[in-house]
Amino acid sequence: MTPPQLVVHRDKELMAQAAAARLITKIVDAQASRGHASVVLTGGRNGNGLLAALAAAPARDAVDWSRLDLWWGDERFLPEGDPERNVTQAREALLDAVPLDPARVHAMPASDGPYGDDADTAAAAYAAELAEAAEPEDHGPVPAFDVLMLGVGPDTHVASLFPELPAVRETERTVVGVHGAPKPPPVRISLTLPAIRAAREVWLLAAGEDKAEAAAIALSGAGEIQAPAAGAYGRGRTLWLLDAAAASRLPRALYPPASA
Ligand SMILES: O=C1O[C@H](COP(=O)(O)O)[C@@H](O)[C@H](O)[C@H]1O
Repeated sequence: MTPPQLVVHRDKELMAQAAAARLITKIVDAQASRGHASVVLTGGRNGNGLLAALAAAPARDAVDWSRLDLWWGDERFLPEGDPERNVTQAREALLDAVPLDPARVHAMPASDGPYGDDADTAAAAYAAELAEAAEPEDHGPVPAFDVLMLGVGPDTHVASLFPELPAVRETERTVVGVHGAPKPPPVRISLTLPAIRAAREVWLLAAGEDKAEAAAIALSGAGEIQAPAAGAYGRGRTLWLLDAAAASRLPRALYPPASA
C-alpha cells in the first residue's frame, strides 16, 4: 500500500486547474517514455470539473490524444446518451473537443447495449476488455493505468463502491455489477478495489465542504469496507487532491502546508 500524499488547494476551481495541469504532464511524460498513455476517468462533480478545466487549458494541445486510452472507474447503468451517464458528461466536458481515437475510448456498456439490462454480464464484458488490453508486464488482468482518478462521495464511496455493499468486498473480479446503490441510479458498473490498485497512480479528488467528513474518515485509518476511499491506492503513488473546504476537518497531523 502506498501511503497517501495530500495536496490542498485554495478552492475547487484552482484544484481543478492544478489537477488538469498535473494530468497533462503525466500523459505527456507517459507518451514520451512508452509511446502511449492510459487514464481512468471518474464521474461526479470533481471529475467533471477537472475535465472542463483540461478542456480550457491551452496546454491540452501538448497531449497526443490519438495515443491515449480512456477507461472508466464506474458507470451509471442507464441507456446510451442518458445525461446522467458518466461518459455522456465526460464527452460534454472534454472528450468531444479533442481528437481521440474512438477505438481507445473504452466506455462501460449502457443498459440498452449488447447486454441489455443485465449489469453483471455487462460488467464481465468490461472485465474481458480490460484483460485483453493488459500487457504481460502489467502482471495482472487489467492494464497498469498511468493515472486512475476517483471522485470521493460524501459517504466515502469511490467509483461505485459504496460502504458495506458487496462490491467493495470483491477480491477476485476486476469489474462488478452494483445493485441497490444508495445514490441514484441504483444499478451501476464499477471497477473493484483490486482493479483500482493495479494503477500506477491513484488520484482521489475531493472538493467542497460536503467532502470534508469523508476525507477525514478515509484518511484517519478507517477500514475500506466502511470507507471505500480508504482502500483506494496505487502501486506507485496515492495522491489526494483537495480544496481547503474538503481538507477542513483533517486531523492536524495530516494537514499539509497549503499548496496554493
Ligand atoms: O455517482 C458518482 O459519484 C461519485 C462522486 O461524485 P460527486 O459528485 O460527489 O463528486 C463519482 O466519483 C462517481 O464516478 C459517480 O458515478
